[in-house]
Amino acid sequence: KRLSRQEDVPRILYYVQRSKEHHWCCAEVTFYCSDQLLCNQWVQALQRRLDLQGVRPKNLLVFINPFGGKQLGKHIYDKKVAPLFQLASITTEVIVTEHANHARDHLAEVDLRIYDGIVCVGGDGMFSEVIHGLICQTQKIAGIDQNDPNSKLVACSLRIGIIPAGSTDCICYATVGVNDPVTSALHIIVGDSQPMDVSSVHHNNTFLKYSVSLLGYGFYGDVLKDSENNRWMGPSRYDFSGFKTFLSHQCYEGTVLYLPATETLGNPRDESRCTAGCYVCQYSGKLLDLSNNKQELKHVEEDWKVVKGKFLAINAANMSCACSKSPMGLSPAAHLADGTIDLILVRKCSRFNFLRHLIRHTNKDDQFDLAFVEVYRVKQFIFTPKYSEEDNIDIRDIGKNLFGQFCSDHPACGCSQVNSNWNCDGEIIEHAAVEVRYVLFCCLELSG
Ligand SMILES: CCCCCCCCCCCCC/C=C/[C@@H](O)[C@H](COP(=O)(O)O)NC(C)=O
Ligand SMILES: Nc1ncnc2c1ncn2[C@@H]1O[C@H](COP(=O)(O)OP(=O)(O)O)[C@@H](O)[C@H]1O
Ligand SMILES: [Ca+2]
Repeated sequence: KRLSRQEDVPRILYYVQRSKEHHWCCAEVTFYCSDQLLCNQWVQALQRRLDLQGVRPKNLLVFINPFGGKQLGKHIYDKKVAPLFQLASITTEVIVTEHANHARDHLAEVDLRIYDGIVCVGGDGMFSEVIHGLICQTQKIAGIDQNDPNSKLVACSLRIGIIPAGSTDCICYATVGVNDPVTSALHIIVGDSQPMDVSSVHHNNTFLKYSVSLLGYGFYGDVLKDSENNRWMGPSRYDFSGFKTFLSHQCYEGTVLYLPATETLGNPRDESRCTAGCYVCQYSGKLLDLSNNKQELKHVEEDWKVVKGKFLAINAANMSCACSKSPMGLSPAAHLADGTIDLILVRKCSRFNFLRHLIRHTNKDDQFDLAFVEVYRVKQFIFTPKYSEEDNIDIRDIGKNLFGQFCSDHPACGCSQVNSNWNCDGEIIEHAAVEVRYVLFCCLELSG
């Protein structure tokens, strides 16, 4: 850079600059050159370099949920993201969703070959829609039956980027380290990628959903169910419903069967923190490739472990589930792409003890270092509620609140005879009995 002379042509070079705590921003430097030819040679040489990299997306399909979070998705995209995509010469097709499942259904059908990636502007629920659309189309083309829990799914070739504009934004936060639209847009532009574990949820050999972040029964299931009635509150609906659910102190009885992950490195209580290029994920990825290429490792009945009891919460974390409310996450040592799920069981305990557990999510204390909390790294688990779901439907007809009230007033019991539901990445699964397993590394995320 040198002082400009009047006849010099200014050329601006934009670049990514790291700023505090995982934030990225776009910075620029202006060059002046009096020799037009030389200047063009420089620009072309730089352009060729960038093209050679091949990882940068050129054409993206963007979905915006206008109702996610504080309903600012469209504004965030137009003001903060679209100008950066334009600077990076990325062309886009933008769809502002008109109803729930709009993005999922569009992705399940549309010809995806012209796109280099999908971008979703919204929260975890919106990301969930996008992966469902992508995975479903990929399996349909490959002729894979998703209802069969033993099916080997085919990985999707497209990457998905998230522009955080939701309520919790935990998938964005746990992968990028922060929920900032500009940082995510820049990760997308430079073509960063990060594989992610995806689990499938089945009920009676019927496919229900895929999960990427949290699958929670009991506390997080009840928080979600209640919060859906208060969507108008925006992100603070979770605080309100969290408080109500905490006070209701409902516990649920059932049996958890799980298959421990024995071949992978690490355990849920170690000090490792998964970041880009994580060696635990690389090691596990190689291992999973090997077991996929050879014959499937057969698990015998004795490998399965069983836990019966009364639970306040059953949480299955595919990743740390870090978010602004809990900067280390539900399971701080969980890995993004190690082929495992951290299964956290919070047994019935006093309100005071449960509060201690919850508060530890917000600070550096160990939330697992409590007698009523267990955590296992698993490949698969099955939950069966004590009360059959068919009976529950009758009970629901009578009135869940009435029965819940009756039961919690009963001194000897304290456990609800009505089942909870699963919170699957912020979407409700009505069935209580589920079979969950790691199924594939999904769609590399654009943000990394
Ligand atoms: C007394 C203090 C108690 C504070 C407890 C803090 C624990 C916070 C742990 C939050 C873990 C959230 C896991 C993320 C789940 C998201 O997928 C889901 C959906 O997110 P979305 O609304 O789509 O962005 N959000 C919720 C709250 O269920
Ligand atoms: N246009 C729309 N109208 C209503 N709901 C929508 C629309 N687009 C997406 N959704 C749904 O909104 C839900 C929440 O979206 P999300 O972006 O995760 O926001 P939040 O983080 O606030 O929950 C998802 O279940 C998604 O399917
Ligand atoms: Ca994992």
